[in-house]
This record gives sequence, C-alpha cells and structure tokens, in this order.
Amino acid sequence: MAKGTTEMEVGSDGVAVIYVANPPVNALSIDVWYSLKRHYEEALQREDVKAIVLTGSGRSFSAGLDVSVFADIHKPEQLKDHCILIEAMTDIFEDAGKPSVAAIDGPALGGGLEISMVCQARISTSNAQLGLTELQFGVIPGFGGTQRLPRLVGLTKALEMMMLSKPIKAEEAHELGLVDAVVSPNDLLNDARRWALDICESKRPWVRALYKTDKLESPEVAREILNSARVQSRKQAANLQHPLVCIDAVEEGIVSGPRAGLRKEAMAFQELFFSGTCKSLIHVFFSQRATSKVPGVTDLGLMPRKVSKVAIVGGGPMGSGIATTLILSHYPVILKEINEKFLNAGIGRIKENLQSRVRKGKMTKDNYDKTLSLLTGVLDYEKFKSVDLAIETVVENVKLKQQIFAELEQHCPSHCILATNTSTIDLDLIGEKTNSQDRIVGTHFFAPAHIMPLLEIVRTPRASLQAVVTMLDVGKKIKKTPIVVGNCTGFAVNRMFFPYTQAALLLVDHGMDVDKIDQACIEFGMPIGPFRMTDLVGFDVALATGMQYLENFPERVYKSMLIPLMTEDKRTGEASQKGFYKYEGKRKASPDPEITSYVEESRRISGATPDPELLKIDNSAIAEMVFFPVINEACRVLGEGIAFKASDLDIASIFGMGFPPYRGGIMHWADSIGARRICTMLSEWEMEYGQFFKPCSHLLERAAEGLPLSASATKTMNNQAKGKL
Ligand SMILES: NC(=O)c1ccc[n+]([C@@H]2O[C@H](COP(=O)([O-])OP(=O)(O)OC[C@H]3O[C@@H](n4cnc5c(N)ncnc54)[C@H](O)[C@@H]3O)[C@@H](O)[C@H]2O)c1
Repeated sequence: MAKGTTEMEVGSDGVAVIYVANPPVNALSIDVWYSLKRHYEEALQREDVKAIVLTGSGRSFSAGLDVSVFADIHKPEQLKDHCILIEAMTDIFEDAGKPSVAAIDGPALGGGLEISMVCQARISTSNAQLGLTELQFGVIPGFGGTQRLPRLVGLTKALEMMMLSKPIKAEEAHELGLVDAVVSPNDLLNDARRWALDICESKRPWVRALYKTDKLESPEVAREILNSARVQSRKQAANLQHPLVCIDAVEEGIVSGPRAGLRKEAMAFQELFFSGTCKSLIHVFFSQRATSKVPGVTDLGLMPRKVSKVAIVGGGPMGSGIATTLILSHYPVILKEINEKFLNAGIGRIKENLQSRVRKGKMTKDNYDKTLSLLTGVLDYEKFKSVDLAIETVVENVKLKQQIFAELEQHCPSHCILATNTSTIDLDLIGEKTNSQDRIVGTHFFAPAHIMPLLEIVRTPRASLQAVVTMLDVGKKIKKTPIVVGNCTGFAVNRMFFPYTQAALLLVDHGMDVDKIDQACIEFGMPIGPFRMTDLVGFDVALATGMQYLENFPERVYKSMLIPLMTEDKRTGEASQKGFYKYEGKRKASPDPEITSYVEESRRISGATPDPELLKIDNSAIAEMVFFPVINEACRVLGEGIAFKASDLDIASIFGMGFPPYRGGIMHWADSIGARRICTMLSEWEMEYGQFFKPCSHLLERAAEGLPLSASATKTMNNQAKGKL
C-alpha cells in the first residue's frame, strides 16, 4: 500500500472499505485528505457501493493531523483553502446518501477522531485510544470536533477530553456512546461492514453526530459547565488563550446551533494555527523527537548493546525512583544498600511507588507482584558480576562516589556500563580512581525519578560511543526523553537552573520580596517559583550545589548569605517545616515574616542595599531579570559544546526545570526576544548589580551579528576522543 494516501476496496457485499495509509500512525497529511476525498466521492458515485467503512492500515486508525503540516503551511490563504476542502468533505460524509462506519484499531486522535465522528457509527477494538488532543499543539479541533464530541458524549466529558488532551480507552468510549461496539481485531472489519449494511437496511439508526441532542445539557446547565471550565482553564494555564477559544467554540454551537459552532471553530483554528503558542508547541514536538539524534554518535550506525540486568548502588529517593522506572520497564534490578535498615527503606519506597499506581488504576495487583519480583535487594557486590549496567546513586560526595566506582570496576563485568546519577560533579573526578573511563557515563535522572520524563546522558570525551548509544536505547525503553550532554559541573540542566535561583537571591538582597519573585515566575508559567523550589529540594542540596559552582565558576556566582544564615538556625526548607516559607501540614506554604531578619543580615554581609527603582518593576520585568541570566548560561552551555543543539536545551529547560512548553523552551523563547535586547539588558544590570549578569561571548557575538541564539549551534561529537568499549 502506498504511503501518504488512501486505498479503497469494494467487496461483493457492496461495502467500500477506505484505508488511510500513512504508516506508522496514519497521520493525516494534506495528500491523505485529498486522497480520502477522492475515494469518498468515488464510493458515493459508484452504483455497486451501498455503504462505506473507513479504517486505517496496520494497527492504527489515525493519530491525527500530520504535524509536518504545521511546518509546511506558512500562509493563511493556503490553510484556508485546505480547511474549506476538509469542511466540505466532512459535510459530504455526514450528509451523503450512503452510510459510513469507522473501524478503529489503535489511536484515533485529533483529526483522526474528528473524521470518525463524521461517520454514522464507530466500531473499535479494545486497543483503541480515542481523544481530541489538539490543545497540546496550541490549536483547537478544527474539523468539527468541538461540535460533534459534546453531542456524542455530553458536554462535561467532551470538555474534559479536550482540555486535558487526554485520550480515553475503548471501554470508556463505549460506555460514553462515542464507540458503538467493541469487537476483537479479527472481527473489526467484518463487523463494521455488517453495521454499515444494517444502517442501509434501516436495522440500525442513521446517526448524524452534528444534529444529535439527547446527550446535550440544557442551555442553563451548559452555561454553568462552560463557565466552570473557563475558571479551571484560567487557573491551570493563565497565559494560554486557546483553551478558552475552544470553550467559546463549543458554547457558540450550543447557543447558536452546530453550523454556527463549526464556523467559529474553523475561524479560530485558522487563527491559532499561526499563533506563537502553536509555533512554540510544535517546536517542542520536533525538538523532543530530535533529542535521540546526536550528531557524531547516532549517525554512525552503531547498534546498542543488550542490557539484561541493572544494578543500583544507593536506595535513597533517587535510587528507589530509578529502580521503580527500570522494573516498570521489565528490567531486573539489583538494589544495593549499606545495611538492612536503609535497604528496607529503599524497597519500601519502591513498593509505595508501585502501590500508588495500583491505587490510581494504572496497574493491576497481578502486575504489581510481577513487577516487584524483578527487584532484588542486596548488601554486597556478589550479584554484580552478571549486570550490564550499574548506576551509582549515593549521596553527592566526591570521595564516596570515587570509592564506589573503584568497587564497581572490581565487581562488574568488563562490558558493564558504569553510570552515576550525580547532579553536579564532573565525571572525570568521579572516575579518577578507575581505569574504566571509557565506560563511565552520567545518567542524570530528575526527582521524582519514576515520574520526571527527562534523562541527561552525560558523555565525557573518553566515554565510548557504544556506551552512549546503549544508554540512549535504555533511556527510550524506560520511556524517558534522553538528551546527550557533555561533561562539566552541573551539565546542562543544573547549569541553567543555578542562575535561576541565584538571580532570585540577588533580587531579594536588593529589596524585593521572596513571595513577589515566586509569584512573577509562576505568572511567567513556571509550576513553582525559585524559593518554593529551593524549600522543596532542601537547603543541604542547595548549599552543596552552590559549593560546586563556587569552586568551578567563581567569577559568576552571586554570593548571597541568605541560605547559609537560615541553615545555621536549622531552617533548611520544607523538610524542616521552615525555609523561605513556613509550612503547616503537607505542602502548605505561607509567607513567613521571620525571614526579614535573615534578609537584612544577608544584605549587610553582601553590602547590597534595597534599590527603590527595582521595586517599581512589574512581574514580567522580574521574570526577565530571573530568566535572562538563564539564557546567558544556556548560551555558555551551547558555546562550550556541553549541549549539542539549541533545541536540546529547550527540551532540558522544559522537562528538567519546568520552563513553560508554550514558550518553546529557553532558547526558542530567547530567539523570540532577540539576542540584542537580552544582551543590552544584561549589560545594564551588570553595571548596576555586578558581574553575575555579564553577557557571555556567545551572546555578545550573536547580538553583534544580529543572529538568532540557536542558529547553527549544532555541534558534533566527532572531535571528541572515541572510547574503546
Ligand atoms: N534529590 C534530588 O533531587 C536529586 C536529583 C537528581 C540527582 N540527584 C543525585 O542523586 C544522588 C542520590 O540522591 P538521593 O537524594 O537519593 O541521596 P540520599 O543521600 O538520600 O540517598 C543515598 C543513599 O545511598 C546509600 N549509600 C551510601 N553509600 C552506599 C554504599 N556504599 N552502597 C550502597 N548504598 C550506599 C545511603 O545509605 C542512602 O540511602 C546524589 O548524587 C544526588 O546529587 C539528586
């Protein structure tokens, strides 16, 4: 079957089966839409065709609009032409004299689900996932989804599905009435054909989703549901307009009828398609895909080694989180601790992680037992002789890590990859006491490791390509987004994170309130502000990280005394119930007037004075003072070749720091502002507040040349020594 098209077969029963054929997920490219229209029209004209079944080739109905369409269409007129055609086509499907039935296996998402809702019935297998996922790309459903879904499943569920961009399973779709029957994959096509013929013979109803009314709430109830959806959306994503636009389109259909709703939806879709939010989210989509392509590594055709068993040294929060992730992906894991007490604590954490999945209905009890049986707790290295990957996750202490690497070298087989989860320490230092530098890599997971999606794979110049390629493969198998970065203190994510908290501390020393800064960052789109974040991580970690930076980048560390002063008084963050905020009960942070005395003392020591001009700036200017230093550091990371592509830093900032995806990541956002402006502002602040703000050479050069910060920054790893492994 040709790719990027549709195929049609007409059976002797008079049913035309139209297959969407664009593997692997039958994405709806423009070619597919046009081909679908041709086949539909042919089926409607042919006298030997009584009914139509629409399905996907392979095990997928359609994952929706081909994302490359976003990259290919640049002009509103171009998009408008395509949209008019698709709208006309859906009209034909829905109102034609011959019934059509969608036969759904696998994903029916976005435009895929929309086209299926135009059919008079939907038959699926139990593998089907159905959802309108357009909002995650900064647009709304554009082919009638905002009108048909509420009429098929009711307003509340339809809004939930669209707002969360979350697909539902076949069983739920059946209960809701979105799917008419769930059948086995072998019966799917025959049952769909039969169903279509039954409609022809009036044995089953001819349902036009657009005109259904039985599931729709009364206008008064609908208004309440729509308004509470608006409140929820503003609360969860205050900076995003498109969820509200989606709600408006749904409302228009309820108030003025489905035709008016369709018009509003089409106009909104065409406008949002060219919005900055959509561009940023599409950029994130492509950047995430590109992380697994590492120039000079993955383009050499090297196959990953098989990893059959993994060992973890250290069962603290990180070790147990990583173990959870690995066993969930079917890797047998050996977890080593120093004594029974710590081992039991580590295993207890892993059990709790799995039990929480059972409680949320994400795992059956059977599966829980099976998954847990993959874990073996040990107190020595005896079982390490059969592992292919060992990950060290002990406390952030160079000497201890050096000793453990020497022990791993002694006890693991010679092919075994030796990995460290250090967040900041240079890998050359960690491996200093071994002769195995070629198989030492960093595997930097983020807390909580079984939930956070990012994995930084750190490659030193001496590490082998084989080890990196194998770790990329493991990263994908455990469903993380791996980015490969070079070796240095803090790697990519923490290098960017550090100036974020440093800038916030500098602002406090110059008179700004902790709470105001956190609030400005939240308004910018961060999940929590830098001070709340530091409370959560704990001051011990913040101090240890600070020491690493002070040793390695002394010239650009802002030396605030606030955290050391609070630590002296055992005020060390949320775990001690007091940090930048005070805590009563779990996670309930409130401003604490007590911190004023620490702030005053910190100012006295650092010689900083409150700046009345600074106190006048608004929240977006505060966010710039916090994030421009992050851009500056990201540019250094790129200029030094620690990150190999600017888009990797976008992904690192989103998945590692919580940077808002709808801004496209740190470098994408920086380019939307322009190097010149960022450079000018940093230089002004440098004069005012010191060299913490000093723009780096990468930034200065780009600003001088008027170039984007991310352009042509792709470096290869070819120039690095290739290891032996
Ligand atoms: N906590 C975070 O947010 C975070 C995030 C990313 C990376 N990291 C890094 O991950 C590592 C571990 O972090 P954590 O928070 O789980 O640390 P932790 O100190 O809470 O736990 C470390 C565990 O290692 C055990 N251990 C020490 N020596 C051992 C040995 N010889 N053999 C076996 N076990 C031993 C300890 O008993 C302890 O249970 C650190 O390097 C940290 O910097 C932490």
